Amino acid sequence: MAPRNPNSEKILDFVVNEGNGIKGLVDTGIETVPDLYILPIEERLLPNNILPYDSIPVIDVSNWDDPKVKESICDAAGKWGFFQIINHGVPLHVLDAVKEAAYRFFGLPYEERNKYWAGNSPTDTVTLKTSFVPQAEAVLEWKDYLSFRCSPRDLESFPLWPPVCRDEVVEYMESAKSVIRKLLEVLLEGLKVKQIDKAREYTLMGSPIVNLMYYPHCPNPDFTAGVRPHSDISTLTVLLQDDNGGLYVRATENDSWIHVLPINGALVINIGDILQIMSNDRYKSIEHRVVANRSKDRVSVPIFVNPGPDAVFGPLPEVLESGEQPLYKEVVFSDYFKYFFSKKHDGKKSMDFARI
Ligand SMILES: COc1cc(/C=C/C(=O)SCCNC(=O)CCNC(=O)[C@H](O)C(C)(C)COP(=O)(O)OP(=O)(O)OC[C@H]2O[C@@H](n3cnc4c(N)ncnc43)[C@H](O)[C@@H]2OP(=O)(O)O)ccc1O
Ligand SMILES: O=C(O)CCC(=O)C(=O)O
Ligand SMILES: [Fe+2]
Repeated sequence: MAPRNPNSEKILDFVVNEGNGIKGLVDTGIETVPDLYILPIEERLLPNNILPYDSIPVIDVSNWDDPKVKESICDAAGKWGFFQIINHGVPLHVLDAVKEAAYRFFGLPYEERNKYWAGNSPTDTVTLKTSFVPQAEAVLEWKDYLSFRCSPRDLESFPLWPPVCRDEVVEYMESAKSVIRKLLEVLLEGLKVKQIDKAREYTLMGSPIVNLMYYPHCPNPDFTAGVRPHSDISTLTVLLQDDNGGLYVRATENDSWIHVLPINGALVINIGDILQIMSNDRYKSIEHRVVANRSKDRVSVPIFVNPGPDAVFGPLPEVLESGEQPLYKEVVFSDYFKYFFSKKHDGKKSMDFARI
């Protein structure tokens, strides 16, 4: 990484080492984007590269057992890697409450937020961070996030979680569980897997993570990345976004992007690398990116449905049974996770870790 200029070093210190986050920097009243956040032109999302009339599928899942619904889900997972679901059964008040909880947490004074900053938190199941991997990024991402590990064991440290948002995070996670299970059942049935037993359940959803993402308003969002292009390393991700928009999904045409239109009450579902690997490329983890808003603070709440840390995954035997060659080797999830977090967000490069 090239050396940063002295002003960037000062800002890095304020944002990362002193734990103010990008929220703290925006609160100082900055009117221009500091160099530390300015993307080189080739990394920016240019208006010409946005396809204005395309959208990802929206699937009504009020009847999960309808074969047409199942087919739409599997088709969308294979073609788009991204879709929105409506009538999924997670109550609107639960969705609204967790978004409000995110605003509440990030509205706390510095001293209160800082109790949970990476390195200060009373438990490693909850951490407040900024950007992605600041140690490895020449240009930082315009976001802070409070991350909750949410396996049943992690929930034992619930009393140490921030009181202003912990009930809402747990309620959202608990309500989303049946949607996650249904989605995985449908997607695995599409791969000829008849039943999800305990071992498979651990591999598919053993260590979920819920993030409260906060993208403060940005003086010039076109110069910056809220999140750089990346695919998720999850099996799948359930994402609640607010009504600001700003999430873009890579289209099949070269370097074009589709905006994910916010739909009140909908959940955005995306396939992660792990399910692409398990399906031997039948399902696709598609790159996506986030652009912050010029005038409003944006929040989103992804649930990264991840394998248990020691789960070993690779192409499923059911997928390979007709003699198809595996495209990926078997990998331990914690190794994949560490690899992902050892570098900046970089498209789909993490998948090289598992590719044969
Ligand atoms: C997008 O698709 C996803 C995402 C996810 C998961 C999302 C999450 O948010 S999970 C929670 C955050 N992630 C992690 O914690 C990843 C695990 N972390 C690591 O493995 C390591 O931190 C590391 C990234 C590999 C770096 O390790 P190392 O070089 O040893 O440095 P550390 O000791 O961790 O940190 C040094 C120092 O810096 C502080 N720090 C690190 N990162 C940040 C940050 N982003 N913001 C602020 N501060 C940071 C750290 O606390 C240390 O401070 P000290 O004061 O203790 O020295 C799931 C699935 C998906 O698909
Ligand atoms: O905030 C969003 O809409 C998406 C965030 C995201 O892609 C991620 O954290 O992996
Ligand atoms: Fe993502």
